[in-house]
This record gives sequence, C-alpha cells and structure tokens, in this order.
Amino acid sequence: MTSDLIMAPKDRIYCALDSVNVDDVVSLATRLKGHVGGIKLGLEFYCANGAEGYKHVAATGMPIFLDLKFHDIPNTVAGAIRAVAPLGPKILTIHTQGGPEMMRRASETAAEQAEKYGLTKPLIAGVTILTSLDHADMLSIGVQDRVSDQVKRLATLAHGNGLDGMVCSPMEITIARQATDNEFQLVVPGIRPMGSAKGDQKRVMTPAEAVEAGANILVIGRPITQAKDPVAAAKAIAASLVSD
Ligand SMILES: O=C(O)c1cc(=O)[nH]c(=O)n1[C@@H]1O[C@H](COP(=O)(O)O)[C@@H](O)[C@H]1O
Repeated sequence: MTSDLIMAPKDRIYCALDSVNVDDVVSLATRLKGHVGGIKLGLEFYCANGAEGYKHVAATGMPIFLDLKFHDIPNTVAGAIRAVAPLGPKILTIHTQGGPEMMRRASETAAEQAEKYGLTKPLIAGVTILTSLDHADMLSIGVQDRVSDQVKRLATLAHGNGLDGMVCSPMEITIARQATDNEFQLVVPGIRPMGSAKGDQKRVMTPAEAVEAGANILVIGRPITQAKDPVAAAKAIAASLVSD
C-alpha cells in the first residue's frame, strides 16, 4: 500500500493554470474548487505576476503547488526557498540535477522556514527528466542511459537527500516507487485522457493508468484548461480514477 496524503480521487488532481492573466487564473481556480485537489502555478504565471499574483490565487482557498523548478547552486536555491516560503505553498519543485547538497539544503531550508512562519512544511518534489523529453533528446545532451535508468538514479538520490517526493512521467512510476518507498510522493505530469492532444508531452499515460501505476498527484493542465467546459473535463477525469 502506498502512503497517500490524498483521500478522494479528485484530490489527486492539481490543475496547471499556465497563464499570465491573474483574473483568468483566479476565475478558473474558483470554478474548479471542489472538483480538483489544488492549483499549480508555474513559471509563466509567477514570472508575470510574482508573489502578489500568487496571493490573489491563494485567496480562493485552493491549495497551491508552486512549480518554479529551482535549479542552481545550493546557496541560491536555499535563498529562493526562503523567499517563497512565507507564501505557504503546499508543494514546491526543485531540479534533482542540482545534486545531493542542493537537495539537502532545499529540504532543510523549507523545514526551517515553515517553523519560522508557523506553516506546514511544503512538500519538496524533485523534477527528474521532463516529460517533454525522450531518449533521443537525452542522447542529444549527452545522457546515454535509458530514461528509466536515469530517473531511477535521480529518484534514489532525491530520496536519500531529504526530498519528500519527485516529479516523473507516468512511465517511470513503477521504477521510482521501487527505488524509494511508499511514503515518497510521486507527482506526475504527462497526463492525457484518451483522445486528448499530446502537445509537447512525449511520455504520457491516461489519468486512470497513472493512478493505477501508483501516482500520488496528477498534474493536468491543457486537457482541463483548454476544454470547452473545464469543470466538466475535471469531473470526467476524477470519475475515471479508480478509488483505492
Ligand atoms: O514540474 C512539473 O509540473 C512538470 C514537469 C514535467 O516533467 N513536465 C510537465 O509538464 N510539468 C508541468 O506540468 C504541466 C503539464 O501541463 P499540460 O501538458 O498542459 O497537462 C505544465 O505546467 C508543466 O510545467
């Protein structure tokens, strides 16, 4: 059995609201409330709107996954985590390729800051290999190993250096779980309901397949946000998830 922070199937879904428009994001976050577990704000939204924009979305009461994928030297990543910690995100991302010391510093800093501000420590999830990359892309940047082997290596490193979870494609869920433990939270983008466009995603599965494989959290953007009726799309995805 996987230790899971999530109770109802819909709570596994974090909808990626990738937009620069605060009003649009607040409006969609409000409409999705009760139908998904939370909202993911990423680089596009945060670069345009910063902490002030974040606070408008947080005011909807939706849990927020702040996905800024920090990737820098340990001191700089620790400083970035200190800067966003007071916002109280539920999940934060860093890149595992920043290495073991960076991951340890990120985790320690998140814990220190949570204590300082009386907040729950955010789940620090390490991004492994982006879901938009395949073996040929990895070869082009000099990584000879199969994607699954590299994800396994990064999973072991993340787990051993204080991270609470990791981001991987659905195709590596099984190998990531084997390399870690049942407490480790697997945050999984690259989710495409049957028949929806892959766009720039290369390593994908359906929501139900990903949950069956052991995903804790599903990150889903365009299949919900670009749907004619985003709430209906979110509800259909939640209904497709088998309750475990
Ligand atoms: O860290 C992420 O959330 C992430 C990692 C990854 O490997 N692939 C990936 O797509 N994501 C994010 O997940 C979301 C997926 O959006 P859609 O492709 O529209 O469902 C985007 O906001 C990405 O930034």
